[in-house]
Amino acid sequence: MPIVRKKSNPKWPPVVIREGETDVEKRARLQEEAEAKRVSDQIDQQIEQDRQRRTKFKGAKVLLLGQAESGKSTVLKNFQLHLAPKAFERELEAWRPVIHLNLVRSVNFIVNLVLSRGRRDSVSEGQHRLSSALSPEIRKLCIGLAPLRQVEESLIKSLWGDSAPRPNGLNREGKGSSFSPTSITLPNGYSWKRALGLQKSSQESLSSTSTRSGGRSQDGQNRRILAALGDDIVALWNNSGVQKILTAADINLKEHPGFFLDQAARITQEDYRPTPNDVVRARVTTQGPEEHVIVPEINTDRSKNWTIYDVGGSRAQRAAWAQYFDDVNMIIFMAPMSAFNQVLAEDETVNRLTDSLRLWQMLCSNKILAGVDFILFLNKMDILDAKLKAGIQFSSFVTSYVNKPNETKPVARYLLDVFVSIHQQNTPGRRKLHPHLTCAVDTEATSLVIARIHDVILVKILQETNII
Ligand SMILES: Nc1nc2c(ncn2[C@@H]2O[C@H](COP(=O)(O)OP(=O)(O)OP(=O)(O)O)[C@@H](O)[C@H]2O)c(=O)[nH]1
Ligand SMILES: [Mg+2]
Repeated sequence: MPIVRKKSNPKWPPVVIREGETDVEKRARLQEEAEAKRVSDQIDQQIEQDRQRRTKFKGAKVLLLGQAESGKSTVLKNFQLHLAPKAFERELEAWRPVIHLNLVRSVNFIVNLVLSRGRRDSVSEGQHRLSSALSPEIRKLCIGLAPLRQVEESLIKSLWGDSAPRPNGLNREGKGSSFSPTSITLPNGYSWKRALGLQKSSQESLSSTSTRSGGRSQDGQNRRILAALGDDIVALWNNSGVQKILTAADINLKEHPGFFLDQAARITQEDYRPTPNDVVRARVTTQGPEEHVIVPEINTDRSKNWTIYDVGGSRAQRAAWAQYFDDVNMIIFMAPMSAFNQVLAEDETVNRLTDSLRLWQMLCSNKILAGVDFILFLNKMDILDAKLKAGIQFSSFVTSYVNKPNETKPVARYLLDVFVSIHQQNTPGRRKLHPHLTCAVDTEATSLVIARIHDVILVKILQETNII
């Protein structure tokens, strides 16, 4: 059948006139065309709905980067607390053994240090008995606190389950500022929460139930021992002789992650329940990348799931970072300002601030990240402040800092300028940088920062999905 297109009609699709078409044929054709249009419209509608749904449910994806102990997991906890406070509240209990382990490790560390110093002094002074080198009070405290070794082993076992390894560097005598006496390593992906029966796993077996109930009675016993030894722990920490030994060994436990000795009286109570503040201060080394999906509890139009990737920051873990580079809206880079006088735990020849700056430069110049916005957290402002106030000279470690006061504000300003200029000089395209001076254990202040980056990230997502 010949088809003639009516050229004068500007409409699309053009009206088609079929010569010799009967009325019946025409009706059938029009019906077919109407059906084809209906199907086509339906498909268009479906495509549009899918696009809208994708846009609607596409939440923020954030990657946390930075060296070990820079505060990545702490910021993750702040996000959880800010976006989903009820879920965070439900998990507080899971952190109790972790906080207890942080505390017990500090105590065992001190006891070991004190005993080893006492032994060394008694040998150097030609004495044959440890008792003569240590005061009777310290000796009594150390002997009384001996059961905490078993509590430490038991807590590790309860967190790791039956596969508990022999703890690494247990009770090692610490030297310098790169060693962390309180630090603990747990199985990847928060599976320790499941081991404690606080998170349900689809693979949970009956045998694990018996382990957990055994674990619960062990937990009760640990809590009773801690409650019984609470006063001795406080007395050990407040003992001036102990403090002298720590100072002589150049160890400032307050600056170490997972420090809870100043809260020992409260934390050793048998009915102790962790507060959100305790949880952000707890220290667990992240083993390999973890994906955390946060479902915001504030029921607004803006509430979408947030996916936060938390990675391990030590050198051995950094190769795993790149797999997330092309799948995130934002990178939060953590640089601890207090690290200026510290060295890396994994390489004591490298200053931690130098390591942070190198990492930052590498990320800024990475072409795959050219389109990813950066949020910079110059973190641990409180520890920087304490160090400078204690008289540690920033300029002794950062020689380019000349003729400026050894005070927190100017030092932080200086570091901010250095990081911003590295970003400017190394960024391949036009990337936005949002810097913040932070203290990630201050949940209120961090909540304000998160509220600000919340908006920045949402605008970024909307731009990426061409909504604005
Ligand atoms: N005082 C103080 N402590 C902080 C601050 N930020 C983090 N911390 C503590 O530093 C310790 C280490 O923080 P994490 O968040 O575990 O460090 P991370 O970057 O995740 O470390 P890795 O998992 O080893 O890569 C924790 O005990 C935190 O409570 C801060 O601003 N001030
Ligand atoms: Mg971590």
